[in-house]
Amino acid sequence: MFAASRVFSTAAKRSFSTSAANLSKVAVVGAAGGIGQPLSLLLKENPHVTHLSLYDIVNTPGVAADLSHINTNSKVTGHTAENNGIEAALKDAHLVVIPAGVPRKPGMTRDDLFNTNASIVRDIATAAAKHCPNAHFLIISNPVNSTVPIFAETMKKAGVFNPKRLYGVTTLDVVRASRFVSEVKSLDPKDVNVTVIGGHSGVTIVPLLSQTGLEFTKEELDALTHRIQFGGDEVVQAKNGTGSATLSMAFAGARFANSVLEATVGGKKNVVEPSFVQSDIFAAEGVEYFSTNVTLGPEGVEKIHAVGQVTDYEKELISKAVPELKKNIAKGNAFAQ
Ligand SMILES: NC(=O)c1ccc[n+]([C@@H]2O[C@H](COP(=O)([O-])OP(=O)(O)OC[C@H]3O[C@@H](n4cnc5c(N)ncnc54)[C@H](O)[C@@H]3O)[C@@H](O)[C@H]2O)c1
Ligand SMILES: O=C(O)C[C@H](O)C(=O)O
Repeated sequence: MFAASRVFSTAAKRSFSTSAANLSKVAVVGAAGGIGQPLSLLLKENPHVTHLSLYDIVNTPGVAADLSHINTNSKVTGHTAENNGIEAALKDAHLVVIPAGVPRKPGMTRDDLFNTNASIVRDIATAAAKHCPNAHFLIISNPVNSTVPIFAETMKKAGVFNPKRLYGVTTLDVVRASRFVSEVKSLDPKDVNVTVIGGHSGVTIVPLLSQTGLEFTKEELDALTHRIQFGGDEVVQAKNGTGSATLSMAFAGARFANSVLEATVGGKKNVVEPSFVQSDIFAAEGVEYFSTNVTLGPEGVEKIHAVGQVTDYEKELISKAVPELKKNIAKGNAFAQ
């Protein structure tokens, strides 16, 4: 009996220390917000996370105390701007998720958030360049088409930009696309994968419905394309001035963070997710960042997938997305200079 329990405890210890070696510190910046709280909850359940580090300019101690009672293996710490809390929050982070900044109200575009969120993202990038330059950075703050270039330019100025580790989070667009198509076709969403390329706002969101292998009428194509491009507005309208998507975004953000963790510390191969990353795909048109599926590996972005075969309908959508993206990216770059 005694011997058996010793064997059990050694085996348990061994398997604990093996997985412990793979675990990592994950920081959430904007952790007390509408996205930050449910996202942090989902990350508290992630077995790859050893230390969940929560940073916000307000209310983080309460959120951290609350989450710290959940009996999963990670430690939780909460940090505010007081005493330069961002340093402790970011130091040695393996992955940093950033949902900091203001959300839309009805009638606003994501670009209308630029004036407030651009400086928030720039300041977070400045701190990140100093305290955790080698981390993987997941940018949720809108307008993503501009905040990713701002983050990149700020890291470049500090001499620490790694394009393989900067990701604009566009996962919500594929999550929505899968759900909306499955509703129209009466399918289980888990069997419906929709490739969405471009950026994360209005016409820059380009669903490639032809690549699903499903047949659509012209009416279905028009309606689905519009719904996928403007799905965010449905939530903004329904929330009626109190914010934008938070719960579905937390779900999407946790999925993307988990994919990066699985590829970078979990040893999983062939992890594919869409992301808005530095990309050559439309570089000839002056578009430096573009979202397509990417394969994630131990160092971050390992391979950027080609757009693949597209229909004339989709070519037309891409032709509208590219100039808008170019403008959004240039605006972000100019701000960071
Ligand atoms: N990428 C996407 O698909 C996607 C989806 C939904 C929302 N968003 C964007 O995410 C952002 C956050 O949305 P939300 O609904 O959580 O907003 P929210 O207002 O509920 O929360 C934002 C949090 O950021 C914090 N914050 C502000 N300045 C900060 C700073 N300098 N450092 C740290 N934290 C700071 C605030 O205190 C707040 O707690 C918005 O810009 C929104 O448009 C993006
Ligand atoms: O619509 C918004 O402003 C938030 C987010 O970008 C979304 O797609 O839901």
